[in-house]
Amino acid sequence: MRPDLCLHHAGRRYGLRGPWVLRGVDLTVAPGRLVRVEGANGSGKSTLLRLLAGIDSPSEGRITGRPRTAYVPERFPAALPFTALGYLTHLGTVHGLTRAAAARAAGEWLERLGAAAYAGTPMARLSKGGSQKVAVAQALLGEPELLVLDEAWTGLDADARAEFERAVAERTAAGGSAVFVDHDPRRLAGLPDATYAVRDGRLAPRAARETVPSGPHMTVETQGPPQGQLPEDVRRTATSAEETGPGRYRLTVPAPHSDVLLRTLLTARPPWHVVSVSQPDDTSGGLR
Ligand SMILES: Nc1ncnc2c1ncn2[C@@H]1O[C@H](COP(=O)(O)OP(=O)(O)OP(=O)(O)O)[C@@H](O)[C@H]1O
Repeated sequence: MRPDLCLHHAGRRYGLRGPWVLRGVDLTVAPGRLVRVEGANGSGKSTLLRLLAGIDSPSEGRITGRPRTAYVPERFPAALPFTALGYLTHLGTVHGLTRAAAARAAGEWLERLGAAAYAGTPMARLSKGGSQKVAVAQALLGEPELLVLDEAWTGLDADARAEFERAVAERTAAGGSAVFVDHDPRRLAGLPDATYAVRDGRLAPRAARETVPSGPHMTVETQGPPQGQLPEDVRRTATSAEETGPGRYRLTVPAPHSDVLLRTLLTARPPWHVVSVSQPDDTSGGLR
């Protein structure tokens, strides 16, 4: 079992006498957890994420349990002497895939993110949105144990934003963890296991009522096998799970993540039966 990633009383300042940006930060990120970090401009969110990603070290305190990590910053260095597909294929081989498997995985991620049309375009000629799709693909390609996402949705079109949200939900459902910062409060709404705010150099958990999900939700009625336990990944993705009868549950899930939840139910062993899928204001209650 992979250990938790832990910050122990971590602090960071830039320069020997610089002001402390972070001080006394204790944080545990367990496998499968999705963590949101909030805070005002300049409060130290990116500093915290760079420590978590392992690309910067604390000035005091320590970090234990380093997982295999992928990091997506808001701005990706685009001036690399590769095509998008060539760059991703190269990274796939760095992650241990054969060249053929890396090229296939790279092509699949570019397709999912709506970037297949510029797979052969040199990175330096990609738009901001195009290079951000490559940044997202490079992070997801290696199926990392930890995703660190610093305003990583910036510059993506609506379809790619939604697909990226789905991919993050899939990763956490599969036991990976993710820590993200995003200016949009609807980002991954309803999914974070915890939300923290950086303020005055400290990290404070946000009260549960402050993290109540917004946006449309779906209701999924599901029936499990005899004596079946609701799969842990389903509990994690659902906002609520109400047992309405023996082995029967009514699940609420943010609409953008309903397909991840359905896939998890249907691919569970043994599979769960999906009785109905509806939106709370949908009176038909039928499957669509
Ligand atoms: N490499 C650096 N050298 C010196 N100071 C830095 C460095 N990186 C960040 N800082 C300073 O640390 C403080 C926190 O910056 P950080 O980028 O972590 O905040 P943030 O919350 O992510 O900000 P924003 O929301 O504006 O991106 C700021 O005062 C910033 O100027």
